[in-house]
Amino acid sequence: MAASPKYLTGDREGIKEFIDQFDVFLFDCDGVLWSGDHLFEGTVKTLEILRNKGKQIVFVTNNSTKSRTEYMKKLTNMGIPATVDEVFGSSYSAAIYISRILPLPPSQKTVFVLGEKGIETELDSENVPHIGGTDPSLQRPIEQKDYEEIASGAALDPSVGVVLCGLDFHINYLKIALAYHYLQRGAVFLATNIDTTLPSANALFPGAGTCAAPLVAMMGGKKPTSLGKPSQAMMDAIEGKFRFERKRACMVGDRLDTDIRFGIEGGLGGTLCVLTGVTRAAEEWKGGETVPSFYVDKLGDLRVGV
Ligand SMILES: O=C(O)[C@H](O)[C@H](O)COP(=O)(O)O
Ligand SMILES: [Mg+2]
Repeated sequence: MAASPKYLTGDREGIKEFIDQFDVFLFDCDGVLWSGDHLFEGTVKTLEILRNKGKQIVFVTNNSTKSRTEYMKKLTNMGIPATVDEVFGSSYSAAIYISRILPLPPSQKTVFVLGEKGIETELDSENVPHIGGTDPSLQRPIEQKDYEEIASGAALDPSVGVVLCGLDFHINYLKIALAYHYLQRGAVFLATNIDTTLPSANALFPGAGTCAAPLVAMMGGKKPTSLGKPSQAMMDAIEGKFRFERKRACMVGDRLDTDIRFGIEGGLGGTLCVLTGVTRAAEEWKGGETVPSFYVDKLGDLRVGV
C-alpha cells in the first residue's frame, strides 16, 4: 500500500524540504503550468525560484500538437524562459522511436499521421516521411469514390508502414477510414499518447486517446503502442539526454495515469500532483494503485517555501 502523499500547500517547511530533496524537476505542461492559454498564477515565479536554486528543469508534455520549438515559443511568450533543449514532447518521443528504434522494411518507412503539425515537424526533424495529418485534401467529407478507392487500395500509399495517432483537432471519417485500412494492411499502430482528455479553459475536452478510440474499436480493442507518458521508453530517452540521477528527480503532473505513473514506474525520487488540471482532489487517488508522494493545490503554492 503506497504511503499517503504529503500535502504541501501552506507548509513552508515542508515545501523547503521538498525542493531541497531534488536536483531535477520534470514538469508536465497542460493542467500544471497552464490550462490552454491561461497561465496559472505563480507559475513563472516558482520556476524562476527553482532555476535560481540551480535546479534542472525539463518540460515533459504529452501534447503532440506542437513541436519542441513551438513549445519553447509558447513558454517564452508566457514569460517562462526556456530553451528547445529543455522541451521533451510525445511527438518527439514518437519520432525518435520510429526513426531510431522501430524495425521497418525499407519500402515501408512512411507514417500515416492522425494528428497536428507538431507531429509532422518532429518527424521531419528525424527525416521520417509522412502523409495524412494536416493535409488539406483530407479535410472533407468522404465521397462514394473514396470507399471504392480505399477498399481497392488505389487510394492507399504502399510505402506506409506506420499509423501514428495523436491529438487531432481536425479528425474526421475519411482520415479514420484511411488509417484503418493501413492498419488492416499491417501498418504498425502507434500513438504519441493516450490521454483521454485535454484540460483547457479550466474544463476537460477530448484528448489524444479519444482521437485513437475509433481505430481501437475497429481493431477489436487492439491498443496502439504509446510513446508518451507513462511510456518508459520516453523516460529512458529523457534520462539519456539529461543524464540525471533518478532518485534526485521529481515528476510534477496533473494526471495520475500518465504523469504520476510515469514518475513512479521510472523509479524517480518523487512525484508531485498539482490539482489544477485533470486531477482535482486527493480523493481521486485514494485506494488506487497510482498515488503521488506529494500534492499541492497549484504549482504557484511552492513559492512560499523559499
Ligand atoms: O490529449 C492530450 O494530448 C493531452 O490531454 C495533453 O496533451 C496533455 O498534455 P500534458 O498534460 O502532458 O502537457
Ligand atoms: Mg497535464
